[in-house]
Amino acid sequence: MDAPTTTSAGNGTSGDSDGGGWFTPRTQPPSSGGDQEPEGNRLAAMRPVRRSQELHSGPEQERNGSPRERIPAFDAPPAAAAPRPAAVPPPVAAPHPQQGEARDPQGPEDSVFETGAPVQPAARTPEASPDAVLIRRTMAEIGPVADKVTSYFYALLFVQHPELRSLFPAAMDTQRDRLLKALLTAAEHIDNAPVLVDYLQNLGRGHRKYGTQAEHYPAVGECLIGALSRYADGIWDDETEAAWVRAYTTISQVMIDAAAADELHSPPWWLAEIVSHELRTAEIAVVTVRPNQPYPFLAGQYTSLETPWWPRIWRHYSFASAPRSDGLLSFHVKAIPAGWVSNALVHRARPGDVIRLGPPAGTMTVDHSTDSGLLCLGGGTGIAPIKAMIEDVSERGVRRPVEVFYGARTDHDLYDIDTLLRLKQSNPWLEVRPVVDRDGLLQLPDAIRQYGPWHEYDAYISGPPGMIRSGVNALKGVGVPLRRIRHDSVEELVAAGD
Ligand SMILES: NC(=O)C1=CN([C@@H]2O[C@H](COP(=O)(O)OP(=O)(O)OC[C@H]3O[C@@H](n4cnc5c(N)ncnc54)[C@H](O)[C@@H]3O)[C@@H](O)[C@H]2O)C=CC1
Repeated sequence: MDAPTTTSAGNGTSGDSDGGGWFTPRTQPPSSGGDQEPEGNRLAAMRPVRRSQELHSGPEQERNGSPRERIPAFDAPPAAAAPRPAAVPPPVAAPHPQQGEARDPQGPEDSVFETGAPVQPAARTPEASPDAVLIRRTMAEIGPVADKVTSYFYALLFVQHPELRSLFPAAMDTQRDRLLKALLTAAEHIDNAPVLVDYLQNLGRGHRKYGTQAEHYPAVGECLIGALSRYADGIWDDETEAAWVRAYTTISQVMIDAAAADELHSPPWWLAEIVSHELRTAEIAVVTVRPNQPYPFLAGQYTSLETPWWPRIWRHYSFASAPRSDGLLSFHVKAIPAGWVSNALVHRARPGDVIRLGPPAGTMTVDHSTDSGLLCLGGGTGIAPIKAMIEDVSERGVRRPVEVFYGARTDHDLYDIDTLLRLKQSNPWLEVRPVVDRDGLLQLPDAIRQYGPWHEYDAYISGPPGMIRSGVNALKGVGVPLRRIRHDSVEELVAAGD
């Protein structure tokens, strides 16, 4: 994200922060009737409500893979909210984990902003709702100037609401904040309720660690509309604005509800002391930490992590072990050029240093409701969550075939092969096949074609974005259905880049 260099908001769209500003329609709205609600209501629609648990009809939201409660944001919008567009279906419990399921990375569903918002073509409604049509039209309009929209959005936010500046990293660029991208992508896929709700709940929970409060959402919404209306001015009208207000209201309400539900049983972050730091190669360290309070997670998930040296810069790392009885967590970190957090963790961190952890996330977890085989592709440090999943299967004591292809560019880069071979010795159902590039002649996904058949396996891919993309293609090519392929969001991995 570009640094917010624009400091002037005086473009004719600005206004008083207490009301008639960002939502003042450009043209006079119809005086009554139709779908247009009075401006006061539209403003009210942007005001999220901090809902308490009594509004939730189901059981407490469960993080660790149990069925999730339906957050009623789509069913029961706040009293003052604008009418829900008829075409937005109520949320249904997602049949499969969504975030990690495969989707065609080249598919037409990717946003112009490319975030980790999980979108599945199959789950899309065949006909877009009127609001979705208007929102996508806006996105198409701003696509070519996405960077300017981003800069302007943050400039507006920080000028109009300086009190929010401290929630963001000191240095802002495309790597540092993805809030706007996430919001825009969510809005663009507003019709895809089941997937969207899951994604937004995660986003809402994850934002607790930044100190985000329900009261902050209207400010963000105002600036969102301010930036969009400025750069999509060729198509912007009352209807478009109303569609965005409705979408944003829904989005922010789901996030606020999820954060409020999470608040009841989880801290916004965990402090964790580094208890061991082991350099495996010149660039790769295995870092083990002890959280200051219990940290529930599942093998295959990841967390966000902040070091004391780069405040408010959070990076994702997968857990490299299944949950342990001593509560310790470990991560495999590779220092990459210009990677602030990764370099700090590999070259600077020492036992005794204290880092912060966000909540666990991700759905690339073992499905224990079946005894299907597991086909695992781990590339480089992408082997970390695969190792965690092997331990998870081992601890269950169920014999199911687990076939691991561990890819690296050189023998030397197979930094965790000894651990995997030890696991293989004690678990006869486990097969480990190292795959070394040989100057690009044999890439990891190619190797799986030499074995199989795989169509009855659940497949897990973890590694560099390019490997995940070609892995999905290779798996599809050998007959593994998409619904059986899981991986973390490629866009998140690209965006993390550290
Ligand atoms: N949950 C996940 O998906 C996790 C992903 N990662 C990601 O894994 C990456 C690890 O980086 P390194 O260790 O430097 O890996 P690397 O660049 O050394 O590559 C590891 C393996 O992937 C293969 N590969 C790389 N690009 C490929 C492509 N375009 N097509 C086919 N195969 C390809 C390489 O041939 C090699 O076998 C990072 O990007 C990190 O963010 C790390 C941990 C967990």
